[in-house]
Amino acid sequence: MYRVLVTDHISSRGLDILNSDPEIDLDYQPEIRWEELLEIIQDYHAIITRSRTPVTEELLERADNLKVVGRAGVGVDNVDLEACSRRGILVVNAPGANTVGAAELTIAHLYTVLRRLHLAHESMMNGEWDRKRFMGEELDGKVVGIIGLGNVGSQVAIRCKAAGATVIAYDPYIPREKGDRLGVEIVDTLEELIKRSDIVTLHCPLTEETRGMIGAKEFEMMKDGVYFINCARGGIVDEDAMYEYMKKGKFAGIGLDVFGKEPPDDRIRRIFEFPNISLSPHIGANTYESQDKVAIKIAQQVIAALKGQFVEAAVNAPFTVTEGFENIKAFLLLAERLGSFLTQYAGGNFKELNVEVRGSIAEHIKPITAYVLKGFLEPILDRPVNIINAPFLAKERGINIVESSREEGLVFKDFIKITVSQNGREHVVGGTAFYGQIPKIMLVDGYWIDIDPEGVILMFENKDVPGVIAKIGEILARHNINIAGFRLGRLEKGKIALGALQLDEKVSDAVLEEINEIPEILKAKQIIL
Ligand SMILES: NC(=O)C1=CN([C@@H]2O[C@H](COP(=O)(O)OP(=O)(O)OC[C@H]3O[C@@H](n4cnc5c(N)ncnc54)[C@H](O)[C@@H]3O)[C@@H](O)[C@H]2O)C=CC1
Ligand SMILES: O=C(O)C(=O)COP(=O)(O)O
Repeated sequence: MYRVLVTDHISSRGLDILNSDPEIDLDYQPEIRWEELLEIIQDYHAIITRSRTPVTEELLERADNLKVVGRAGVGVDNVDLEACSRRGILVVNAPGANTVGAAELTIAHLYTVLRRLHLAHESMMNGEWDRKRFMGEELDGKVVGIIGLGNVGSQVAIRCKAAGATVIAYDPYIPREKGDRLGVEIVDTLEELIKRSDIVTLHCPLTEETRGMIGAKEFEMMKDGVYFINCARGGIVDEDAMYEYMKKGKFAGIGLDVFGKEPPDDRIRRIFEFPNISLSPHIGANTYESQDKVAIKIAQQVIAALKGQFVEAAVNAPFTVTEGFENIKAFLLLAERLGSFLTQYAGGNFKELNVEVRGSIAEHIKPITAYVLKGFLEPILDRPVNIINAPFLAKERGINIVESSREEGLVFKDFIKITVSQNGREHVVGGTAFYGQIPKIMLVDGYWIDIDPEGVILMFENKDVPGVIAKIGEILARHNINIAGFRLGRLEKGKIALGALQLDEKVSDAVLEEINEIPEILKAKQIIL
């Protein structure tokens, strides 16, 4: 049974999904206080939040059983992603689900300030009828500058273009073709965007890079009489600088849904002195449609994550889940087992680990490496290791990961090879999955071999002379241990051979010692996969 705590208001459509799953025990506490949350978090396997609940180190320190953080929305700036990753906690969100809500609110703020609708409304409510006071501007013919052409930015672009505006965008992380598709000119610099725009609207996430990205320098470069809209995150803007430029008469209109501090404090509220400002309390995603979609998506993602199934919107996974991911499951299992095999066979104390992926699986090198690291670290660490924290734990242990991939196969069409080296000694393991389904270890150090990567494997190096297998067989038989499979590889007749026995049960240290005492045996080791 998985215990899931929901700490913000989400639509009943998502709650129904969680409630109807027999493996989920749901606790819906949308108004929970922070102190109370700190006290109870240790009982839960998953937490579902919105922007109200920060998922901080302080919370995570107490969250002993937490496996999944579900952000019922897009922005994860309120989640300490690194702290989650270090602890192996998967963070999932619901990209795309509230896009239309956020885009439409942006347009609503934009039209509001262009036509001063909020002021006109207020004057009517005060009993006035003053038509000449409310001259406005049209969106038609304006240059709209969008910062961040992702889901929301794109939808804002489409709507502005439909209204007759010219749309330009600054987004260093998207291909130019995206702009071509939308009929949006992608500009190379923030400066160019800011200088050319009549309207500047923010749609990028709050990250270390974007925090304070719009400050005094940027406001200075904006056209006098610019319209400035922020429905992304308050922290992207230096709100003190915005206040200064507001006083200098820079803006024709400002629309804000988000603030550096929510609810805004008095310092931020100074901006509200500006008459043509349209304000809302972070309600971009607050439409019935968006909230239904967000809640459904986050419920499905959290359930899948808890059950160990693949989730498409994993924010802190060390790789992006792409199409065809389901087809490489056997290779991921192989990768994990190769990593585990290597630690057990050669030891885990290496400073560099090379992962080479060949063939049609080359494009999946990131997840393959994550699984290799999980397998490699699990046998030597006494804390839980998973694909989320494995890269962090490897880094913590000072292991340098070198990845390489090529689409051409080698002996096998698809192949994963891991190499570690220390003090001049190199160890290699490699394998493939036959028909893409059956994982096999095919290479150990220099030897071609064929081992099922599961269960108990007795690996031994021996002098290539007659009778060695019989001697091992005799010892195992005497201790009533059944041999399930046997493979032998050698480089040259009469020199050294490498053997692998697949056993039905573990051998004790005493039995292993007996085997190691056979004169022709150079080294025997038990590996458990
Ligand atoms: N007011 C509200 O209720 C809502 C606010 N949001 C905010 O809007 C943001 C955008 O949402 P989506 O479009 O769904 O996310 P998205 O991930 O689809 O798009 C974000 C875009 O910003 C770009 N970007 C990243 N760093 C950048 C930088 N330094 N300069 C310029 N562009 C940069 C990315 O490349 C991406 O294309 C969210 O991160 C969230 O903070 C989103 C939904 C609702
Ligand atoms: O999805 C986002 O990033 C939002 O800003 C929406 O936030 P909310 O879920 O309404 O607290």
